[in-house]
Parts: sequence; structure tokens; C-alpha cells
Amino acid sequence: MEAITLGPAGTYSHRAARAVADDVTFSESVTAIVEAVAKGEYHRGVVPIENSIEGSVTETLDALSNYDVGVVEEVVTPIRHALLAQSETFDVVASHSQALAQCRSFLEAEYPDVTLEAVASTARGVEHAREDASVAAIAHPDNAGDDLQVLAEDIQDRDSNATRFFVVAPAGEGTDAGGKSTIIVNPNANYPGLLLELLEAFADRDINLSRVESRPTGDRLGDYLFHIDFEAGLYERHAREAVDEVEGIVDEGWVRRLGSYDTRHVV
Ligand SMILES: O=C(O)C(=O)C[C@]1(C(=O)O)C=C[C@@H](O)C=C1
Repeated sequence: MEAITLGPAGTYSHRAARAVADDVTFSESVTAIVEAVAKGEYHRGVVPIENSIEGSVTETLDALSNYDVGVVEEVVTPIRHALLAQSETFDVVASHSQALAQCRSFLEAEYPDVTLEAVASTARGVEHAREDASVAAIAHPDNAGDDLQVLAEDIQDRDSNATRFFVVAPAGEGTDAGGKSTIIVNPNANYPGLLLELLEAFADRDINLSRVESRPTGDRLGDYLFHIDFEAGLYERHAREAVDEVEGIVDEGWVRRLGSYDTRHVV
């Protein structure tokens, strides 16, 4: 199976993708990945959705609501960052904005004077560091070699650092089988108690929510849509009934069932 993920080779997304596909190709934009899968150009896309330190990857959330794809699996992987450079002397640290943020305390304590440069991915930062001795990168330590040394390991602010990825497929390939499900709700309405009503559809059926995230619709200030993950599969009647109830509540808006899926842990 062929999957597309965030590149170039050596990203954490690449590590997650190669666990689910034999053939991995790269793009430097999460939005472009989701769009390519929605158009049927790739069987699978692997995109970061949430990190245990920095929270949601908002570009992914927005791409999931803008393009019609299904979620067929989630991959959770520990994120253990290293500082990589040609020598101990450098002025710039280049990495993905999430990775820079996950190492904030280390950078402030050890390198308070360096310039932080956000690039498209951790592996893109590695390429800069390979080309330019004044640049260090934050990335997985396997990217070392060819003159790039590991200056420090495990530099993330918390040892438990982990990122969750979604494996997305063209919309028709979503499935009801799996222990977790994700829906996106655009209520197209705003009144006191609306969110409470939506969440009660799950609470009343004893369904545990594992994540609720609101994102601006982009239409008007104060208009939100909600990404809801819950611990039940859409093959289960009580889960379908909960989502049907949500659909009834938001009859002015829409609900997208991204599908049900299981979790794979990749180290
Ligand atoms: O740049 C990478 O290596 C990625 O795969 C992206 C990404 C992210 O967007 O969160 C994935 C895992 C880590 O949390 C840091 C960066």
C-alpha cells in the first residue's frame, strides 16, 4: 500500500507512516496530504493530529473539516528529540514549530541566545543543518550521520512526549469497525447550552469522550465547529444513536462521521 506523509524522509510522520504502508511518499504540507487523499491520488495519508505537550495540530484539524476523508487507524508514537549539528558552535536551531515548542525549556536553559527557525518539518531542519554549519536541528536521533552529530538526546520538556497520528483514506473507505470514532460537528447555530446538549448525547449513553476540540469555522467571529473523539465504534448501536441525536440537534448545520478505528503503538 502507498501512503503520503510529511517529509522529507526522517520525520516522525515518516516513522508512523512506514508502520502502516510499504511505500511512503512525501509532501511538505499536511493540508496537501489530506487533499491528495480526498482526491483519491493516494490510498492513505498519515498526518499528526495531537501532541501530549503542545496539543492539537490545528492545520490537520482544519484540513479534516475542509476535505472529505475517513480515518481508518490512529498511530501513537513516543517523540524523543535530539539536538543535531555539525559542531558545538551554531547560531540557529531549525525544526518544526511543534518540536521547537516541545523543547522550549531545554532551549531556554541551554541556548538562550540562539535564533529559533520554524521550518516545514523536523527533517527539513536536518537538511538545513547538513548544508549549513551555523544551523542545528531538533529531530529524531536516527537523522545523525554524514557529519551531523548528536549534541544532546531526550531534550523534550517531558519524557512522556508522544504524538498521535491519523491514518486517513478516501471518504468511501472509512469504516464503522474499531474501538474509537471521530466526528466533526458544525452546528451553524449559537445558543446557551448548545455544546452541553451535544455532549449529553454521549453522556446519556455512557460513552466516554476522549477529545473535544473547537475550531473557528472561518465564516464569522465566534462561529465554531467541534471535533469529537469518543470511545465506541460506529458499529455499536448506542454510538450510532448518539451521533443520530447530535445530527438532530444541529439540523441547521452538518455532522461528518470520519469513521471508527483502532490504535497502533509504534516506537
Ligand atoms: O516534523 C515532523 O517530524 C513531523 O512529523 C511533524 C510533527 C508534528 O506536526 O507534530 C510530528 C511529531 C512531533 O510532534 C513533531 C512534529
